[in-house]
Amino acid sequence: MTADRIDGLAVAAQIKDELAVRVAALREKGIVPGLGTVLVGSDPGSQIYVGGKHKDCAQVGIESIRVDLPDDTTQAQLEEAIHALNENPACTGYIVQLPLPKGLDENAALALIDPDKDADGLAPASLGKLVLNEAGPLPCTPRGIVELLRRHDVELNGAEVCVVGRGTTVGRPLGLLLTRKSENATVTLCHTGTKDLAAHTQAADIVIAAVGRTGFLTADMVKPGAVVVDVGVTRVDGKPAGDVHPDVWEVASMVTPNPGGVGPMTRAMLLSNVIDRAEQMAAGQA
Ligand SMILES: Nc1nc(=O)c2c([nH]1)NC[C@@H]1CN(c3ccc(C(=O)N[C@@H](CCC(=O)O)C(=O)O)cc3)C=[N+]21
Repeated sequence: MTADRIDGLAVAAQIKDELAVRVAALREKGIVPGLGTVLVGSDPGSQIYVGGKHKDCAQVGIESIRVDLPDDTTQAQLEEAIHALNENPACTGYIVQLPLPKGLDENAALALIDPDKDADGLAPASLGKLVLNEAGPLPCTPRGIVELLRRHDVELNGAEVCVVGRGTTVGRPLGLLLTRKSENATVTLCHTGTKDLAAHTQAADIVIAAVGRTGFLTADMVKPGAVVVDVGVTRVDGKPAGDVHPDVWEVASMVTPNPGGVGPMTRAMLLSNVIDRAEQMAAGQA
């Protein structure tokens, strides 16, 4: 038996259609959402992701402002670019593409983002709101995973979820999201210090692999019938590959492919965050 494929590309396309309607309504009120990106350096993966984000913007009617800085950018130059976007009225939300090249201080950069323009939900004020259960922009990958599972009627209430990976962009905020009352899952957050990883993944109804090691999650680590979400991306011979070993498809009930699963959802949620914020501005809550 082979698992059902959770089609992230199809869901993301559907979400983008919904968002395009909301952007048109905003434009009618004279509000034009604009997404800024700050990309430092020439990492090929990051170039692809940022390029994709601008294509998405064009599809739904969001203006985009692209700031590309060279590999040898200093912290002061990066901070200047961030201040410029904070001050730019055409930019209603923006991201600083991570990881930054060695030598640049990511947390210092994220702390300078105007919290009202944080499209990634990764600025300290936004992560603080998530911990405090206050409304705010949510980190795009965790939000995309929850949305993808919801739209496939995967029960989260009471589910045993094993998240592998404790990174700041995925694993750690995902644990916070899934344990809110509205999701109500029980989360086990595993990491490199976990003693018996397989014991945790085998006990889970939903396994979420956010590690970044090709084929890391093998079939023997998954309970028959479990739902498996493949987040980590590595490149093998230039092609994107995921954390989930292909044999897992013979054991699980549903799997998100990678590529074609969580990645497109991450991009769709970035657009959502920008539009959510623009609608709040339109409603006069800004
Ligand atoms: N500040 C910041 N925000 C991010 O959201 C962010 C980031 N930094 N740094 C890097 C990660 C990674 N990420 C991806 C987005 C889309 C795909 C995506 O669309 N992938 C396609 C395949 C595209 C390809 O060919 O690689 C897919 O999965 O189908 C993947 C990965 C966002 N990230």
